[in-house]
Amino acid sequence: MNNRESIREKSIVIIGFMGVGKTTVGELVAKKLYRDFIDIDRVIENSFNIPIVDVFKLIGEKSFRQKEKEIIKEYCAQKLKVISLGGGAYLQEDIRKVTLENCIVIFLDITWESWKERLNIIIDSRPVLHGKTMEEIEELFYKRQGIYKSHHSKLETDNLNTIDIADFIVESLKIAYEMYDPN
Ligand SMILES: Nc1ncnc2c1ncn2[C@@H]1O[C@H](COP(=O)(O)OP(=O)(O)OP(=O)(O)O)[C@@H](O)[C@H]1O
Ligand SMILES: O=C(O)C1=C[C@@H](O)[C@@H](O)[C@H](O)C1
Ligand SMILES: [Mg+2]
Repeated sequence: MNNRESIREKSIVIIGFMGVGKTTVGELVAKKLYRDFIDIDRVIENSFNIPIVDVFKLIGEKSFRQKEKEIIKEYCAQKLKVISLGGGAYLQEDIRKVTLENCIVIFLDITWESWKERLNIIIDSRPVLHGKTMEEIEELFYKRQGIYKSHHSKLETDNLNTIDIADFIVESLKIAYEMYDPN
């Protein structure tokens, strides 16, 4: 397969800090593009039949990260998917490498000021946030910003609803496809 053929078929990977909207937006983008939607956290939850919080309790974060890596590698080898990663997946170099080499990686960005307004709706289901002070969460937020710098495209999501974000992604992809594969 040559490059012209492959760009339209590349799977789309959505990255960003936990709670930024990767799952919600990814599902909408997949529907609009008539593609399968894969949420890596959901794949892991379904494999254990328990929520991520309990997966962390059962196998610990280290084994969770290993499983996360294996599943991402498996799906990134496939074409025409929309794949939402978990917020910590990009900590692993292997994951950054496999996604950037095989897929179109879109970074959903958000400012700390907007993100902290969302904390109360996500905290119960995000084990990484448990037991941390607001200052520690802020530190984690800024520390993680560095790892998301490896991407193909970035979208600032402050003040945008999930439908608008999904529309923007789909329109941007259409422009990219026309640019790199006009026929
Ligand atoms: N742009 C947005 N505006 C308002 N609320 C949003 C927006 N994006 C997501 N949300 C809400 O924030 C919460 C977290 O969204 P979601 O689960 O999609 O995040 P995520 O990036 O997949 O998180 P994780 O990294 O933990 O998987 C949901 O309740 C969702 O409805
Ligand atoms: O940011 C993180 O480290 C995580 C985010 C979630 O998507 C889950 O993958 C899990 O709660 C860990
Ligand atoms: Mg998610």
